[in-house]
Amino acid sequence: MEYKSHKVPVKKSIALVAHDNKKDELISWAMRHKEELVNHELFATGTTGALLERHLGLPIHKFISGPLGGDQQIGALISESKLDLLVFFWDPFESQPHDPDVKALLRIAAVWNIPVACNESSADFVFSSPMMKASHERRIPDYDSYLRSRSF
Ligand SMILES: O=C(CO)COP(=O)(O)O
Repeated sequence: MEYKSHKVPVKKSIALVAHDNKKDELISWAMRHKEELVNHELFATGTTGALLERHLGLPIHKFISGPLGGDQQIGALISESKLDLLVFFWDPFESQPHDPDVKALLRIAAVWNIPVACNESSADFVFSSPMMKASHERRIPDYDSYLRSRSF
């Protein structure tokens, strides 16, 4: 696989997702980081987004609810390089009816090399990075060269 560089702007597109047992944690984390979140464009799966919008009073692009396809919608945006960061508080104690979608989302985030914060402390780490307030270059798979290499 060859790679190329993708410019991540100062104003980032951030996806916020939490499983039901983790929604309260995500809401209180987001309230603590509201001053930073306000600088970015926010996306979320349906229920998480509605709750965050209510508690934060910030506009959020809401996708379909996770079990109905929202994880896959977020994954699709990641593969189009339209999301820069994923904050996903997934539940380590309960399997989900849409576990294949959860796995697919985490996989596609790894493929496209976007930062993923899976819990409160990793999200704190990411948000305290100077990269949050700066543009930077991210290495991503070069799809054109991948396609060329597969032209049989
Ligand atoms: O299930 C989810 C992520 O896998 C989250 O979906 P909701 O935000 O709609 O609850």
